[in-house]
Amino acid sequence: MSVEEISQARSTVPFSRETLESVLKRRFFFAPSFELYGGVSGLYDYGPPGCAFQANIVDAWRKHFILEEDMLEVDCTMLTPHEVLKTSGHVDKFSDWMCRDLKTGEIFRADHLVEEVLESRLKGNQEARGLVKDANANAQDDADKKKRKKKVKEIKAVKLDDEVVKEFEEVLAKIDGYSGQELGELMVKYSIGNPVSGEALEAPKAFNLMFETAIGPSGQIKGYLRPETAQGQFLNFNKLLEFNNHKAPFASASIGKSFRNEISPRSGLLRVREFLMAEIEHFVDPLKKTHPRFEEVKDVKLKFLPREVQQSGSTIPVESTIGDAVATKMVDNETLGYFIARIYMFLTTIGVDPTKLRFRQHMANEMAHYAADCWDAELKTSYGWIECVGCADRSAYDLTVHANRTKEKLVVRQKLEEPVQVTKWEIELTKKLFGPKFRKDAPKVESFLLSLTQEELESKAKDLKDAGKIVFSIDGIDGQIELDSKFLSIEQITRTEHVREFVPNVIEPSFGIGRIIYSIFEHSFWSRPEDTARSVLSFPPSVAPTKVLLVPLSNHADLTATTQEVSKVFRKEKIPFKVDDSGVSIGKRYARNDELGTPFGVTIDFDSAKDGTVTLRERDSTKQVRGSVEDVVKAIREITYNGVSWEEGTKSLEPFASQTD
Ligand SMILES: Nc1ncnc2c1ncn2[C@@H]1O[C@H](COP(=O)(O)OP(=O)(O)OP(=O)(O)O)[C@@H](O)[C@H]1O
Repeated sequence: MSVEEISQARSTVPFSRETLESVLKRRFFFAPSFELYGGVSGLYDYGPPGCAFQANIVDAWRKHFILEEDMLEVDCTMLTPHEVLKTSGHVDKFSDWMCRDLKTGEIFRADHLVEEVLESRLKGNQEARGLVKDANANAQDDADKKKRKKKVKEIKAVKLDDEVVKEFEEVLAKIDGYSGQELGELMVKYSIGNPVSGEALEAPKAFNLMFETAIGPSGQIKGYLRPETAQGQFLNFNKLLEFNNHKAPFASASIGKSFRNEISPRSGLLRVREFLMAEIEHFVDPLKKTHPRFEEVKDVKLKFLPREVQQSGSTIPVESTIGDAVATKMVDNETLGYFIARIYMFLTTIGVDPTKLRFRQHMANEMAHYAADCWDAELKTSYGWIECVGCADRSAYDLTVHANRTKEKLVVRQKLEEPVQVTKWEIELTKKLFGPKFRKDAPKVESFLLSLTQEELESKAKDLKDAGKIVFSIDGIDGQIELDSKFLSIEQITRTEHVREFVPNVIEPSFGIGRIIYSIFEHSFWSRPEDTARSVLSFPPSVAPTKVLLVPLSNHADLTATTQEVSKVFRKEKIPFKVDDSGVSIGKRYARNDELGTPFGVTIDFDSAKDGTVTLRERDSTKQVRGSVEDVVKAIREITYNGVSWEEGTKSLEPFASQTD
């Protein structure tokens, strides 16, 4: 079913999150983990259709990115030692701002609280001005309202000055970029406290989102559950480069679980504490961020929310082709633009509604200091616009910090066509003096000095000149080390080089699979206008959990035998199918499977037993056609795996009028 058709059906039967949630729960797409014990927020288990759907999305991701771009996949451990995440900056900076109600002990995530309260005041203002009828009714469906009553005050219809409205809109547009102190100031300025009691809250404090653990029985190795898959890819850079015959650019990719101890997760699958991520690290020459396949995507039209638009408080996107967006420098470079377009193509083929997809640029203060540019693919859901994929140009930050920490070079070497003159700081050691002075530590000291960066060498050369010595310390060697010019010299030397050495920049598309899955649930869910109790999940056949429902008309022995034969064909063809031989009416059986998003129904009746023909039903239109089992299987295969339309795929089959729907 097309996006237009779903939205037309929704104009008769409006989308209800409560109905969707009840279908997802009843059909066991997913459920809270440890429910028998009362559950733990932010943890969910996937049931059979959820697992199959997730596996199909991951498979589509692998084909669309890893296979298509010849990426190098790695599967790294989730347990990560402290030192790695200290170096990457996660130990010091991977935190959100939380504030506590000292009376009740309740904890809120500061930016989300400010956002929720200001949004609800803006809705109240709209109601007071008669722009909406009942902001509470309009904003949320029943389930949400019930939850909201417990968590947040009802929206009050209060008029706001135009100036205040403008201010609120500007704050909301920049909400992801405020520091803890700024959030605290906003809470004071706008009297934002506990949304239910109105009590003032403690000032926002940084809360690190990583789950800490100890590795090994002695507990000596401090570690964390990884908050992203990226670090494993950076740490394997040299091995991957070698695997790629030392050629760059190249990309690595990884699919696996990540963990974040979210402060207050309460948006279902959208904010969880353990989630599946699929990440790409594309290593590119910092001086040449063009992409050889950019031409193929340059005409893809997208909706952008660039920094300047957000700065003005507006949320109206700019429509542009990715080609123009890169040409005008709205998007920093071709490689970043290439991935933005490929992300769009991926999301829309797996069931995301393109009208509910936009790319939002990070504000300067929201972006890490080292990042050159960053865009989030945001999907519109009943929870608002949600970041589902981040796409950042992380410059050379990650490889540089790990190289500096480990003193291991993480660089690409390229033979130059023309030799060049390069002036560099070089260090020379009088090695015969190192053994007697440092004994067993001599190799350690030597390798430390030989791996100093250009900046470090420059500064040490200055120390040697000004103070006559250099002073430093090395992990694992007690005390400070002092060396004078008897031990070493540091000088600037000009040489002719035939090889260029550079730290590649990293373009990182980072996908949260759970957020994408939930958004597709919302985008593909609708109820039949002729019978609103019948809901459908219109997943594209390629990712639908099960492709076919086999339905014998009755439990008569003749039909059972035919059903088994037809099952054998589907099994042989490796098309995922289920048999429903329960006694309920065919219409009911189809309705149950529409809720599971099964795109095709195959009915086996008494004629099937005689002449080997079956009926094929399409989930969204409920259209039916009839033909031999072989022809029906062929049509299913073409539509599901080769992207052929229903009309095209079934044109050799006979139309079939039926009473079943
Ligand atoms: N708690 C979470 N639950 C589910 N998915 C998540 C969660 N945190 C991040 N993700 C997913 O991982 C992707 C990359 O993570 P990233 O670090 O960019 O997210 P983030 O900016 O921290 O997200 P947010 O600001 O929403 O917390 C996100 O685009 C999202 O799809």
